[in-house]
Amino acid sequence: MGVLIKNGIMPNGKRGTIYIEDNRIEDINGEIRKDDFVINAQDKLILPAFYNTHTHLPMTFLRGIAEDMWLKDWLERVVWPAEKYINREYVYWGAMLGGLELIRSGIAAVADMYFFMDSVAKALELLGLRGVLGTTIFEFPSPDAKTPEEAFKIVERLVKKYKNHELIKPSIAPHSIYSCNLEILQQAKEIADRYGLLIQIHLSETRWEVYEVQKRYGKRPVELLESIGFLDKNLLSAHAVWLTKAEIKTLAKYGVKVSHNPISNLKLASGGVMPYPEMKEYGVLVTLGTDGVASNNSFDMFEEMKVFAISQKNHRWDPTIAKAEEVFKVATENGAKALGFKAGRIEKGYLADLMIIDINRPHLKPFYDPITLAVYSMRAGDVDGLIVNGKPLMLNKEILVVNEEKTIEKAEKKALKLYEKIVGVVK
Ligand SMILES: CSC[C@H]1O[C@@H](n2cnc3c(O)ncnc32)[C@H](O)[C@@H]1O
Ligand SMILES: [Zn+2]
Repeated sequence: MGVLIKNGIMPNGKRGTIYIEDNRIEDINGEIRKDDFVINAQDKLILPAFYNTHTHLPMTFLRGIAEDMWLKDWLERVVWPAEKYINREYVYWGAMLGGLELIRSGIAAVADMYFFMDSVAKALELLGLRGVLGTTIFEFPSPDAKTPEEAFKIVERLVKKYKNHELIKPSIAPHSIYSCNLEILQQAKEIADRYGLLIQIHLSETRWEVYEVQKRYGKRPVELLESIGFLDKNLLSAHAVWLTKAEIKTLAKYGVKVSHNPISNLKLASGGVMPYPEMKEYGVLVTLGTDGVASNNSFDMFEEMKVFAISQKNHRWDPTIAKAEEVFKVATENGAKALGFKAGRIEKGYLADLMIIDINRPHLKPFYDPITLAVYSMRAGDVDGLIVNGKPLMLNKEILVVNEEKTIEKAEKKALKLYEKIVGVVK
């Protein structure tokens, strides 16, 4: 049995029907089949769902506890001391809470980096969401691995467990150049090559990071990664703010993908604004991410799109930079491409990852152009439904996959328990 979405408004502003068979879009505006699961999208807009390419889902637990700080202090004085207390159970409930927020925000997939990624996988599988899940590698002990070798073993276990899984793709996530020595980065790359994994890393997020890398190695971050053979098309670098033109050309040469996280960068005052025009000019695939909610503080990709567009325009004194249509593509199709999924467009043969928007709201009228409205006027709260891999996860604002109220209650209890433990530890 397929799923039929009828009477909906399509991204081009015209009404249409979408027929989903299994997990793909089988037909658009074709004949109406009988006995299908029918979604009446009268007066609703259907858009491709978002691909959020940089998150730390379980960090919902730390939302609001480390505010108004420099990234270095944020990590060293609050986040890392707090993370010493997390375990598999906290991560599971943090990811469940984060996952519910993803559904309500129209997000079908995340590229996530954290610890105890088996718990994140369990939560996403239950909720029906996609995840490219990167186990974090540090040169120092992490919450789930005393050594990098232990973390590599965790990655290998996840690779075996989730081989050919429809929703979950294991990945490896050396945290950054400043927290992983070169030998560890090379070992991570070897494992990624062996299993065909995406590598996720924080790269050139702050000026401090660039100075630190230059001090240690006499090279800028991208130059250093090139010199150790780390760059290729399976690398997804988060942030990538502090880059020279030569470094951007190098990223383009190796097909490295970038996850742009404007809200996190602005809030942590990482300084600068990601050099989007140059990335576009040299051909780097740019995608969009929120980062974790301890530095954002939400998974709202509508907000992220708007801030991306307006920060670029303002920074270059040019309102023609980052036009709405292009920004929407960055948040959907580009993200899907970077994560290796054929999604992000409403077209026959594409994965059925779709969101349904309630347009009968004052801030969405008059309804002239769906995409400019999506980028400049919509909010996560306008999402009425989400379909991922052909399966409805939310319809008419009702979550269909778990009991939302009970899940929130349980997750909040866990978060408060963790807070009791860490409140005396963080500075
Ligand atoms: C490998 S990710 C897990 C690790 O990274 C920390 N983290 C979260 N957000 C950021 C960021 O923007 N820059 C650097 N590190 C970040 C997170 O707390 C985990 O310790
Ligand atoms: Zn991050």
